[in-house]
Amino acid sequence: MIGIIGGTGIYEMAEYGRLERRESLITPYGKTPEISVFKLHGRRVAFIPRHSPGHDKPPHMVNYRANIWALKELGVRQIIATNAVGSLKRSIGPGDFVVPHDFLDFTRSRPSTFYDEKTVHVDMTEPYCRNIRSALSGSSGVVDGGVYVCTEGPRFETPAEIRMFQTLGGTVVGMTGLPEAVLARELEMCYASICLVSNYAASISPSKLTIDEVFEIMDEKKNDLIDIIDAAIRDLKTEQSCPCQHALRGADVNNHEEELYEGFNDICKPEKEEQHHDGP
Ligand SMILES: CSC[C@H]1O[C@H](OP(=O)(O)O)[C@H](O)[C@@H]1O
Ligand code: HPA
Repeated sequence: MIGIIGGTGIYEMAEYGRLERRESLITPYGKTPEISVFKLHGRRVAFIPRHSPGHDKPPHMVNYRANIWALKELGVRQIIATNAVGSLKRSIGPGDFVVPHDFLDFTRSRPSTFYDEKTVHVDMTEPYCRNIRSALSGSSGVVDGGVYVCTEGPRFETPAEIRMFQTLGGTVVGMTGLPEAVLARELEMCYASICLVSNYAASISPSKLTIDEVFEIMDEKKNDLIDIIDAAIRDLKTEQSCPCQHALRGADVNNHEEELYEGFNDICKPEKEEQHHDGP
């Protein structure tokens, strides 16, 4: 199954494809927003609106652990996330799409791991799944690669922060990409993000930032964004050829012998629901 975590402005994806069911899941971390499960290109897809319907949850209050846990429980192995972002580069402007290959994490107060009771250090040498990134980058006009900077929010950034992020090599800035990407890796799920630039970052933009301009661009470009996701789902192979699917190998301090390794994907087998595309 493929998961879509929908960010700002693309709540309507809940109505996409051939709807099978809608449900909120109760996880060890709390209840999720309603998740829509539908069929698309022979794949089963679970869509979850990150901020809940009506954008009720601000970025620092999103229950990232519940959302990711629920997708895992539904049998999701590959996640496509969407993010509205500010651009840190003049060459990438509002309306442009970026698929990041790396991130800088400036979040401060969010539960950021599933492993509080045991010591697990997942590798982040390749933070986003190469297979999903390549499926998302296949559409024309998508910038392949970039560094996603995640702030705590909910406020926008200061000019000095933007200068710092530029100096550090950031490409785009948002408030929700982390810990989402890490939590997915911790449950051995593939994860990548398609970012839609909604504005130039504060101080690069000639005027003060407003959410109106963000929603305006999201509205204008959301159909293109959905087309990119649709094409990626059509093209995405299900064979598990990437390291994300074995992220716990060599990561658990108390269980580090190769022969003792038993990751999430060895324990919970995927649903037998996918057709021609999907493997076992
Ligand atoms: C409404 S503007 C700021 C808001 O947009 C981004 O959300 P998402 O990544 O879920 O699309 C950003 O991170 C902020 O949460
Ligand atoms: O400029 C921004 N900064 C942080 N998050 C954002 N989400 C959309 N635009 C921005």
